Amino acid sequence: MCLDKTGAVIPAAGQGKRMGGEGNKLFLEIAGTPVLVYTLRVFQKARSIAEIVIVAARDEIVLIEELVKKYELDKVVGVVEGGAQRQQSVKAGIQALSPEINRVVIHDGARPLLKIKELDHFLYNAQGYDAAIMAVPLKDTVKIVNEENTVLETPSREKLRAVQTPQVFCRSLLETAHREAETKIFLGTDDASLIEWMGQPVKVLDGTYENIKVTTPEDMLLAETILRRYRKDEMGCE
Ligand SMILES: Nc1ccn([C@@H]2O[C@H](COP(=O)(O)OP(=O)(O)OP(=O)(O)O)[C@@H](O)[C@H]2O)c(=O)n1
Ligand SMILES: C[C@](O)(CO)[C@H](O)COP(=O)(O)O
Repeated sequence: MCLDKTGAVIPAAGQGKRMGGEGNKLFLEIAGTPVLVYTLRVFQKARSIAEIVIVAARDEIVLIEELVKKYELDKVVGVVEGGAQRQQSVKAGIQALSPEINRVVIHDGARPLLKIKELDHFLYNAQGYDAAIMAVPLKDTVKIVNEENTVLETPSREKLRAVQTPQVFCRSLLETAHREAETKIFLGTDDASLIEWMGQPVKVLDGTYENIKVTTPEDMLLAETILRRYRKDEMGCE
């Protein structure tokens, strides 16, 4: 079990291609506030978070630093340059955390709907594990297909989960996994997959269906609806 001085890494260096617009989807606004700021505010207000590192595209570092100042996000200790892949961005973020941080929680900048109490509850329940992630049961049936889009297999839905962030790890284990993955050129779509690749256990804890990743245009509609229901106090008069 990991000691508990938890730092957050918020990867925000993507290009938002699936959103279909111009540029980084994290700067899209809901009621006048950027998506990224809704995400950062959760970690700013969560009692269990000691500091925050944001990972940004090189040409967006100053812009994000200005947002940090404007919204008084004083837990942010750095905005660092990311890489071409999310995994590289996360690795850069980990390296920027203070030395005394020994537990790292990674959360997509594109997931603005996590609630403070959900984050604190998750981190409390994760204290018994070196690696833990949020996930939800599937609502749809999933099938494995071949190159011709013909079904090969329908795995049992009971054994499948839709994985989210936050994902929390003992820092030493996470740093080893990222170092090994970089050396051996292993690329995963989430950080937990690096831990699994190292043969270490990853605990799945309950997420929520509201904790969506803003990825395609309709996600912005859902995000605004959910924010208006749960975080109206943060939204302007729009
Ligand atoms: N090289 C990358 C790619 C992604 N991310 C971040 O990782 C999170 C999840 O990534 P995703 O939803 O895929 O964002 P994008 O990569 O921007 O989306 P797309 O794949 O549609 O371009 C986002 O907060 C994104 O900013 C990152 O920091 N560095
Ligand atoms: C980390 C993640 O959010 C877990 O579901 C997801 O893998 C990120 O994928 P993306 O393609 O980088 O958005």
